[in-house]
Amino acid sequence: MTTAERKEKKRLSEDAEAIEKKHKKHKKDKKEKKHKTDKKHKKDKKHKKETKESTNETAEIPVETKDVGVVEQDVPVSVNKSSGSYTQSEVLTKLPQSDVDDFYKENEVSVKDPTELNLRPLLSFDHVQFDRRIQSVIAKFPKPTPIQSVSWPYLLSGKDVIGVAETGSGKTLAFGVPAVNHIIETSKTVSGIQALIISPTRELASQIYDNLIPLTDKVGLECCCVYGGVPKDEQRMKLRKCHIVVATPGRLLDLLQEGSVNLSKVNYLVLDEADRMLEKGFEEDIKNIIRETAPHGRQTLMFTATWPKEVRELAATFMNQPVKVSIGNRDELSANKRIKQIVEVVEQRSKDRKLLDLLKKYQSGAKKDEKVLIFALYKKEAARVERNLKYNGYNVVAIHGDLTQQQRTHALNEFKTGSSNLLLATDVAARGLDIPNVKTVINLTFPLTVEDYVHRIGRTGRAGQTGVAHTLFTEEAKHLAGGLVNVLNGANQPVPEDLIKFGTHTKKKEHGAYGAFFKDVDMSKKPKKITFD
Ligand SMILES: Nc1ncnc2c1ncn2[C@@H]1O[C@H](COP(=O)(O)OP(=O)(O)OP(=O)(O)O)[C@@H](O)[C@H]1O
Repeated sequence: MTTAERKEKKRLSEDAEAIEKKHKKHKKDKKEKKHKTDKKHKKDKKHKKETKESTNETAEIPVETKDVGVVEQDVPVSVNKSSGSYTQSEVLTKLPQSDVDDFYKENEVSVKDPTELNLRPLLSFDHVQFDRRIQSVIAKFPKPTPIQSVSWPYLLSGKDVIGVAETGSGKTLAFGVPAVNHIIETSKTVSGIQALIISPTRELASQIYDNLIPLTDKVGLECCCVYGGVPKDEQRMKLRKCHIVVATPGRLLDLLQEGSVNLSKVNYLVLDEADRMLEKGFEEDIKNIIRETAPHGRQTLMFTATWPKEVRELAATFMNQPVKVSIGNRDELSANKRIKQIVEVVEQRSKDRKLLDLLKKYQSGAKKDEKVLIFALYKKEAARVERNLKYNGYNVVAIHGDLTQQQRTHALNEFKTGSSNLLLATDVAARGLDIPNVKTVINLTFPLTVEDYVHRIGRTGRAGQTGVAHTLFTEEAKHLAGGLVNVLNGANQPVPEDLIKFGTHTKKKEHGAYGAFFKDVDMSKKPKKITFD
């Protein structure tokens, strides 16, 4: 064996080891968290029984909810509804019930509303009376997306809302537009920071901020964005006079601890990518932040594309009788159906070669300028693959945790503007990023959860577009094969034989005996079509 071959062999075994280690660590963390949560629940139950106290932080939501959105259900013909500051418009009230039913059916809408308001979805921007300046900003779109249509009436009514809808379906404005509207309505009586939006990554926080600026500028409100990796001074200054803050948890806590920010007037709180924000690692930070917000009358929103059962109980502890809006049967983990998913089972050692082949396939000839996003699992892997791609002549940029914020921002801008059409990223870029015209996502290494897979591939096929996700699947991730098969089936995508060979067993996360394996793959599942204008 030559020195180069020996080096390559060593490198491959290091990669495989690192991936396995990361999967194992993730499993261990989850097990620990489950154990802690179980213990805590027992303690909480005992405590609640003893004190019989119910505050906004600990309020239990009623278990009984009514699914009013699914068309088979008995949806009452709406009268002129009014709740909080929201009054259903006359034009919407006059709409034939069949139009509403068709909308629910076409978009597979489910609304679980414990308060039974049964508010009609807004089928056009004319069905709602936002401040006219807000109307002028959103008028660039033809009509609300389904998650906007259904969630806005509840949000304008002051309800807590859990919004679950596919990747790239306009969730940012679903919570962003009512946030601005809310402050316009209350700013005469309240000053200071009233809306807080928390996001898991710096890039996503910055993107949410960019989405809000046209609205806040138009209505004369101040919005600011705080995240780590950049100096604090400017953030401290902006915080003094702003109404809406978009933040990552770490920097926000830092600023809270030094007394640079006061969240006591925050009565509109959003957790974007909510399931991520409630995972171990963020959970304590989130609790510490929420503790600082207005204790009474706070409206709490959680938005995401994936809503695993494990986070639902914890979410309920921060919310008050939330209305759950889901678009497209999201009780089961499902991917955007406009994405063509290709999964190839490969050997760990053939991945580098395979990646070069895939780049030839997706980025040559007529496709030479198309944007491709490659996901690696860990920082070291990303750095190595980046070097390898550069060595092979690719103009690749990268985002991962070992880079400075300046390097990360620069890389993302290069990719967005097309200066580079190849971005290599870890899961720091898996959620939320809305980069126009990403045609292909390549999963070089499978992520730690199937939820992350759904988010990663959701970087393509956004806002009604189509896209391709090509995944290299190796034995190291075999415990996730069953979950992946379910997602493929759910979107009517081909399931390779080699993947089924790993077994279609998948962890049933909600089961008490966490870690046990169950066979719960439904091979007969057929997808339903969702339309998006
Ligand atoms: N009413 C609308 N009509 C058409 N496009 C819209 C509408 N509202 C928002 N969009 C666009 O849809 C794209 C995706 O929106 P957004 O980033 O909010 O998706 P998301 O649902 O939050 O996705 P993810 O789950 O990946 O975070 C954005 O480019 C946004 O400008």
